[in-house]
Amino acid sequence: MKSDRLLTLITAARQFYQQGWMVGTAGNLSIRHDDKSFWITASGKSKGKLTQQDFVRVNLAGEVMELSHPDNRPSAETSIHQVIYTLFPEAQACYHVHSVEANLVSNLSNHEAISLPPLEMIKGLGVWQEDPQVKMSLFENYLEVPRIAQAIYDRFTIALPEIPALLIRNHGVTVWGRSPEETQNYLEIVEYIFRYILAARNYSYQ
Ligand SMILES: CSCCC(=O)C(=O)COP(=O)(O)O
Ligand SMILES: [Zn+2]
Repeated sequence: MKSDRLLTLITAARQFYQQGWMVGTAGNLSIRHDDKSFWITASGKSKGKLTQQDFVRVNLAGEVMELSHPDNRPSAETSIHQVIYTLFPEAQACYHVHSVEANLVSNLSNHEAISLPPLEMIKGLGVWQEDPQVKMSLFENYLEVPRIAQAIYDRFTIALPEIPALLIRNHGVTVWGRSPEETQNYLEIVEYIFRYILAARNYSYQ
């Protein structure tokens, strides 16, 4: 049901706001409506106090299908969500947030990926390996968001990502999952890993 879906996003956004991951208007959340459309946060809304009026339903081409308020515009980053739902038909939700830690970690690599530490938590991202050697895809940030979306599409069309998450340099992380609950778990795990990476740099093993 529409209101259940929107309530899921409102509740998640409030939690992420309280974590400091969606400060002010930062970030955007979406949930699939049907195979051909999804609800996404309207652009420029304060993510700590979203209401059911603060959403737009768009199709996979980014065309507006439904507005929960006539003044709404889709998130400026809708094109990234379009790419995720197009490439991953199993995805039911896609969450993008801006944490301080994600931005610091995004500067630890000059390459197109960040190597993740071989933590037990990696299993929570669906990788069941001993001593996992996993990389998170890293993309450059561009003023024109469709350019970021195109880079994601081009790279993931050639090789699928190892985990359902990607990082945009100096911007934030985007995760997706087969349900809103799974997507939220993935987000909490990647943010934990970012905090671990930063903490480990200041910790000397004796
Ligand atoms: C202060 S946030 C700058 C834009 C951005 O990166 C973001 O995630 C929020 O944009 P939206 O249009 O979805 O509000
Ligand atoms: Zn953003």
